Amino acid sequence: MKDSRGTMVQTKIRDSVSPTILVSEVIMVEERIEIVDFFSKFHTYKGKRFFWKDPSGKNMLVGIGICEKIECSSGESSYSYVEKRWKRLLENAIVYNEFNHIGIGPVLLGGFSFDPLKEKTELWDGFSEAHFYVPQFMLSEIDGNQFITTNILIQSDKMEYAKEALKKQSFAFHKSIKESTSHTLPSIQKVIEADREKWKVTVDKVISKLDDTLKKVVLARASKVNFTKELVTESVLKNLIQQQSNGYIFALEAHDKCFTGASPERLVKKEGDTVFSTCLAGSISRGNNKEEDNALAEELLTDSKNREEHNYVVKMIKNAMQEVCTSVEMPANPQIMKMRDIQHLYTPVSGKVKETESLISLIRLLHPTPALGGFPRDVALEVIREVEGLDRGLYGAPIGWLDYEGNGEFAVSIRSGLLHGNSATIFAGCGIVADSDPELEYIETAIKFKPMLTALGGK
Ligand SMILES: C=C(O[C@@H]1C=C(C(=O)O)C=C[C@H]1O)C(=O)O
Ligand SMILES: [Mg+2]
Repeated sequence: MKDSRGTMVQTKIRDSVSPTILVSEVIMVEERIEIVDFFSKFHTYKGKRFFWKDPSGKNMLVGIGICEKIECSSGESSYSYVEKRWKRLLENAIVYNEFNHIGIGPVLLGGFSFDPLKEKTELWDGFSEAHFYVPQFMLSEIDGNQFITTNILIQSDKMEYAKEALKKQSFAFHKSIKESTSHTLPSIQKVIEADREKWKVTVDKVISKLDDTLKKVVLARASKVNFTKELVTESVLKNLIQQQSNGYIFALEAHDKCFTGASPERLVKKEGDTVFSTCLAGSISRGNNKEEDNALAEELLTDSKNREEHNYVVKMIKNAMQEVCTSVEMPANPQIMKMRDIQHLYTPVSGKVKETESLISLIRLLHPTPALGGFPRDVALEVIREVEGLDRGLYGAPIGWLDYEGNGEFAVSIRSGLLHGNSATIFAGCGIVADSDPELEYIETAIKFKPMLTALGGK
């Protein structure tokens, strides 16, 4: 692979399973494009769109169409499979990119499932354990600059037509821009929640399993929201962006479904050799006014049950980061992260990572943290598999992007839901520790439904 930065240099084409080569071209956008509008204009590509906005708004990506899929359905090996396929695709790739930014050129978009070993239901049909692709077109807004990347696959013996093929594809892409129609959300017909008492019995069951070894298990539940008409991704996306301005806003479409949400939680970000992660666990509601809100934050900071939930996450992430970094920085005590509907205990982590690590190897190392799995990880996952009775699919799992130079970011896909036809399945979980009270955990998950429920037009 060669980043041409203006001049094209083709590396030796190795024996490869695929006789095709990825060719990618980046151009700068002169006239500013409204990012969600761009997503909406490609409604004919429904099922093949991706949206990403980080909390700072400095990195936004919209992927349209599928140039090359990297999908894997065989559980545990999915990380190495994606890594291997991505490396192979890039080995011979030709990239015309004269700009020095992350998130442009060939970028892999998608996510992993929460637990490849959990039994599947039809809920997530259409999504793979590792569900990734290189888009045909991508709009990137990085630090206020906008770029369009066009990606094509071309046969190795037809390389002289590469530029022409790029032009053709770019033309087709401009032709398929449709007027973005204004979509209003359909009305909610019904919200179907899992039985409250039954769920609380499961919480009790989990508590009874906690002991000297097993300290924390994260238990989730789902609600189904039925609508009078079909849901359109962009209308939900617009609400999420407006209402959850400091969240990771994501949408990953597959066939007639869309997994979307507004997460407060970073799993890992990598820029060069600098990596960032987040310990996020421990929750309390927002107050009705500033004083009440601050009093609640103070209560959260000093509450032993929430501090315990949080500390398992800190312990695990700190250990993991120390394993792969030459230096790790994190404050000694948690801070407060305020989202629209909830506040959390939050400890940011950063470090300088060893050269041997890739973003995918870091994801594999960190996921699931005790914020979504439990502590220790493997025992907690076994308990979740046994008692939860929920197909988490991509919920609570890594979702994000990875560019051809190894930079990228993955969030933990919480505060999310799966849109499908006239309904949405929304997810929320909470950390169960020995001091947990089932009723309070139920209320906590109800608060965590709010971001999606509000974006869906509910309360
Ligand atoms: C599991 C979720 O959230 C996680 C659990 C938290 C908790 O129990 O306090 C807080 C933040 C998240 O790490 C969710 O929102 O679904
Ligand atoms: Mg909690």
